[in-house]
Amino acid sequence: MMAYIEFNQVGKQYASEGVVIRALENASFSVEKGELAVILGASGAGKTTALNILGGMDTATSGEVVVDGEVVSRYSDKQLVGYRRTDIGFVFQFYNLVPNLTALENVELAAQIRQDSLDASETLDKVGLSERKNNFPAQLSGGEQQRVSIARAIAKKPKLLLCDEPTGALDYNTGKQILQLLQDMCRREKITVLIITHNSALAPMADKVIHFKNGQVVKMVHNEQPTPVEQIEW
Ligand SMILES: Nc1ncnc2c1ncn2[C@@H]1O[C@H](COP(=O)(O)OP(=O)(O)OP(=O)(O)O)[C@@H](O)[C@H]1O
Repeated sequence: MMAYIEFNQVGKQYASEGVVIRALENASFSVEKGELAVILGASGAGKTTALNILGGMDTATSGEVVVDGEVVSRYSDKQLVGYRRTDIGFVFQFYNLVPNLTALENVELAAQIRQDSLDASETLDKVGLSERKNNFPAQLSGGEQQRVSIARAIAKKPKLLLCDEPTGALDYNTGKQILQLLQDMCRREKITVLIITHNSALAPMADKVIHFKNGQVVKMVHNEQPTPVEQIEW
C-alpha cells in the first residue's frame, strides 16, 4: 500500500558555474498521514532541498514525489502554484510575517485562501496567543511571532505542515515550547508534520526519524512511543 507521502528515488542536481552539485541522489522516504516526522542530517545533507521539493517550491531532477495519491513531481507550474497555496503550510526559521498587519490579520490573510479554512481568531487561541491578536509582529517576541506563523500555516488546513529549522532563531526554552506546540498540533489537529533540525536529541519526539547524509536517506526509524517534547532535554 502507498504511504500518504512517498519520496521515491528523488534526485536533484544544481548546475552552478559549470559544476554539477548533487543535492539529492536517490533519496527515498515515506510518511503516513497524521505522523510527526523529524528530518535529521548535517549541514548540506539535502534536508532543505527535500522539503522544498515536497512543498512544491522546487522540482526534482529525477524520481517521484507522491502526496495523498497525487503525483506532485508531474505537476505543471500552474498546478504547483495551487498545491503550494492550498495543500502546504510552511514554517521557516524566520517568521516572514507581514509587518504592517496584526497577528490576527496575518492569519486572516492566509485563511482567505480557502472557504472552509479555520477561523483565524480561534486558530490564534489554539497556538496560545489569545491575548496578542491585535499586536503587530514587531510588538511580539520571536516565540510569539513563530506561533503566529504556525497559526497562519494551519489556518488553511494544509495536508502537510513543513517546518525548516523552526526553532533556529529561538532560545532553548522558547524553542522547546514551539516544538511542543508542533507536536500538539500534530496530535490534536491530526496534521501531518515534518520538521527539519540539526539537533539529533529531538529524534525521540517523532513518530518517524529520517536521517539524511550526502543527499541520501541513510536511515529511517519508527518510534513506537514518541516522547513528549517537555520530557526531552538537550
Ligand atoms: N539553489 C542552489 N544552487 C546550487 N546549489 C544548491 C542550491 N540549493 C542547495 N544547493 C546545494 O545542495 C546541497 C544540499 O543543500 P541543502 O540546503 O538541501 O542542505 P541542508 O541539509 O538543508 O543543509 P542546512 O542544514 O545547512 O540547511 C548543498 O551542497 C547546497 O550547497
